[in-house]
Amino acid sequence: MEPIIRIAVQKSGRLSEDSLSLMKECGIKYNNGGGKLKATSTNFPIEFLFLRDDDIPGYVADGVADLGIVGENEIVEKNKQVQTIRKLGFSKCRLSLAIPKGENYTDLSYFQHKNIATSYPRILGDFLRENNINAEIHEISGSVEIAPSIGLAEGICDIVSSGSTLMMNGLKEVEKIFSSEAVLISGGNLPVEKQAIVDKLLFRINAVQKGKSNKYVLLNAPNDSLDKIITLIPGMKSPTILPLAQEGWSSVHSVLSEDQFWENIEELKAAGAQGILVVPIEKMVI
Ligand SMILES: Nc1ncnc2c1ncn2[C@@H]1O[C@H](COP(=O)(O)OP(=O)(O)OP(=O)(O)O)[C@@H](O)[C@H]1O
Ligand SMILES: O=P(O)(O)OC[C@H]1O[C@H](OP(=O)(O)OP(=O)(O)O)[C@H](O)[C@@H]1O
Ligand SMILES: [Mg+2]
Repeated sequence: MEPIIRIAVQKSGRLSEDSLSLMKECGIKYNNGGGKLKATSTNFPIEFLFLRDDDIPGYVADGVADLGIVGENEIVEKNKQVQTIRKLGFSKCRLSLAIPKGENYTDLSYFQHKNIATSYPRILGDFLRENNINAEIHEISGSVEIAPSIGLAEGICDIVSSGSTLMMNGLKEVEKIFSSEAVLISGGNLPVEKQAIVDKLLFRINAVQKGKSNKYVLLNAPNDSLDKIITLIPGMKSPTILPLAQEGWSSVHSVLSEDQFWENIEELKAAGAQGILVVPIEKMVI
């Protein structure tokens, strides 16, 4: 039987769409009709398991799945033996302490002997212990932001991204205790044939991630400013320079990170660059 790897992804929620988009960008196709909880790729040796995100670290640690895509918050909370093999840059959020907005907050001692509702008792418990705060942790599995308004707890510890859920529930963020993003995890110690498939997948993920963080830049420049422009957009090896139909002008093509582009834009213009186009890159292999 041909070797195949299994990857656990969230069935539906904040991680699902970006996890599956990443697979698609890696050229991996699959059919998932009828809400099936398992799907096999039609063009890559990988099987998808669609699960609750809470269960993903455990499935990977136990070897039921070879890989998983999950938030760092769940890995630390579940305390399973898994390795993070790639940060994926999506589902960025933080775990924060929040209290009713009318309350006067000074420092962490506010939480001394208070009740705090959370779905993350381990991360919160560790944080409170490290800071010598003796508080009561009230574990609930969702809709944590409701807790203070119904008298279940005086504060909460939950995921915050834009802060709008806190605001809508009359709460304010007072301490950030953990930062998280989606990561690719493995249980380690894979047989060589499976590791070879994982390496192939990682190669594709690298190409996708590099493509996303870089841009293809095209501009027109007078020939006497080319030396300066080449130093500003040196590219992977060196820029491509093509003559324009108009005498004394060239088209310069190069690759650079988006940050670098914004930093150098004024200097490029000052050096005489015109008609600057910035184009997304789908994949990039160095
Ligand atoms: N508002 C947000 N913005 C960005 N990332 C988030 C946000 N909320 C959650 N996340 C991240 O996405 C993960 C999944 O969040 P989601 O709300 O879908 O979890 P869930 O309701 O526990 O899902 P499941 O039904 O799979 O258990 C979280 O563990 C966290 O890492
Ligand atoms: O700061 P914000 O941008 O408002 O995001 C934070 C909210 O997002 C998550 O819930 P989600 O909307 O995924 O719903 P859930 O409770 O069903 O997980 C999280 O549990 C917070 O409630
Ligand atoms: Mg969950």
